[in-house]
Amino acid sequence: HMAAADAVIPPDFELPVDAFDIPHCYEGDLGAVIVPEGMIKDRVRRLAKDIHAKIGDNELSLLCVLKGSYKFFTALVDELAYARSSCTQPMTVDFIRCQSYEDTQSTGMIQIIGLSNLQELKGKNVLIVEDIVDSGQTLARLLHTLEELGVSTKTWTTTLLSKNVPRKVDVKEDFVAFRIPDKFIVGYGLDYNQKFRDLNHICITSEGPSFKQTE
Ligand SMILES: Oc1ncnc2c1N=NC2
Ligand SMILES: [Mg+2]
Ligand SMILES: [Mg+2]
Repeated sequence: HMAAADAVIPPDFELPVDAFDIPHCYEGDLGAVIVPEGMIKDRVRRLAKDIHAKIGDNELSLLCVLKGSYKFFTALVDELAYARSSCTQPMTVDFIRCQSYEDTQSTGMIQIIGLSNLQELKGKNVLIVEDIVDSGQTLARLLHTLEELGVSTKTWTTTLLSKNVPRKVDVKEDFVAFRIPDKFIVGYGLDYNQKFRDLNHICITSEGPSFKQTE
């Protein structure tokens, strides 16, 4: 098993939108494609092997952090199933949403919506599947909350995208699919005001008047 390498998308790597199949409703909103769907699939296949090599055959519970990571999550579970095909322990999936409390800023605790009870995670290895690490706050708060709630099992994190920006809080990103520049991206699950999640390629938005950058 060769040593795993990072996939870093350089700041000047921008492919023309019109070189790909883009939903007509998004014409004009997108400035360039920076990670085409095929490249995502290829990278996720290797990432699954790296994850299995590290976590091994223990019973594994995967947490999909909705909504943004749904596409990455599905692709990763498909590839992990193959990587673990000789495995005797099952892999389970859960879908959660993270909602802030009004005092989240001070406590660092978030509401985890969707886990019927945390007992289901006890004693298992947990892999948190995120769409993007930007400030690091969401993931750090989720890890902190799980810890506070006594999910003391071995927990790993994987993210489709890790943005090259200073973190507000340091957080462990065990498995990163792509390291991207500090640009606002949409697609492959990631949204701008709930739009573009269905876009199959990761794109940067156009500078056009219809956009004010939210991040
Ligand atoms: O670039 C981004 N695009 C969509 N959503 C988010 C981003 N960064 N943090 C959240
Ligand atoms: Mg997220
Ligand atoms: Mg969003």
